[in-house]
Amino acid sequence: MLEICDLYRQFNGRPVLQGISMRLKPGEYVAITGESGVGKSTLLNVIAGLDRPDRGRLVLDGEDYAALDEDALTRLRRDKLGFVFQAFHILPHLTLRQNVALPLWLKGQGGRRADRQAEHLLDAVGLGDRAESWPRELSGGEMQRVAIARALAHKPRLILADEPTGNLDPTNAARVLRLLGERIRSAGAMGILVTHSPEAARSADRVLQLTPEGLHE
Ligand SMILES: Nc1ncnc2c1ncn2[C@@H]1O[C@H](COP(=O)(O)OP(=O)(O)OP(=O)(O)O)[C@@H](O)[C@H]1O
Repeated sequence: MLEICDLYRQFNGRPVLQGISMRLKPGEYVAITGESGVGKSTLLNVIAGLDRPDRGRLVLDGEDYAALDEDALTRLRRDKLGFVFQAFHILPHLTLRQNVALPLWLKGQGGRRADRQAEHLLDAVGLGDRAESWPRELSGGEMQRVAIARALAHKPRLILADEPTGNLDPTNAARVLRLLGERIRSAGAMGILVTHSPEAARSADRVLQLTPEGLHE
C-alpha cells in the first residue's frame, strides 16, 4: 500500500504541489495526467524518494519516508521501486542483458536465473535478439525499452513511469504498456504512470488529473 497525505513542495517560493493526497492498493495502477509544468515529475520524484517534500506524509508498505535516512531511502528505492524516467541511466559498458539483470545483482540474485529473467524481459519489449548488444548500438526508442525491462527486473512493489512511451511507435508503445500493466496486476504491485497520452492513460485502471488545486478523478 502507498499512502500519500497532504504533500507540499515549492521551489524558490513558488508552490508546485499543494496538499496532494492519494492512496494506492496492491494491484492498482493509476495514470496521472495534467498540463506541462503542473508538477507531475515533481510528484514522482518525491514518491521515488529522490526529492523530499516540504510537508506531508509518504508511507510505502508501512515504511514512513520521514523516518528513513538517505541510506535507508536508497535501499527502499533499490529493493521496492522500479523507475522508468525520462532520463534513463543505461550503463554503456554493460550489454543489454547485463543492464536488465543489474537490479537483480544489486539484490544479490546473480547467475543464470538473473540472465534468464533479463532475457525474458528483453523479449517482452521486443529486443529478445539483442541481449548481447551494447547500448551505443541502440536507437532512442530501443534504449527506452531496455530501461523499461530493467525497471521491472527485480519485481518492484511500486513502479513509477514518466512518459514511458514518449519515443515509441504505436506498436512498441502498446507492447510496453501491456507489459507494465501485466507486471503490476499479476504481481499485486502498484503502478503510477505519468503521461500526456490519452491512449497510454487508458491502459491504467484509473486516471487522475493533477491541477494546481490538487489530484482528482
Ligand atoms: N529542482 C527544481 N528547481 C526549481 N524549479 C523546479 C525544480 N523542479 C521542478 N521545478 C519547477 O516545478 C514546476 C513543475 O515541474 P514538473 O517537471 O514537475 O512539471 P510536469 O508536470 O512534470 O511538466 P511536463 O509535463 O512538462 O514534464 C515547473 O515549473 C518547474 O520549473
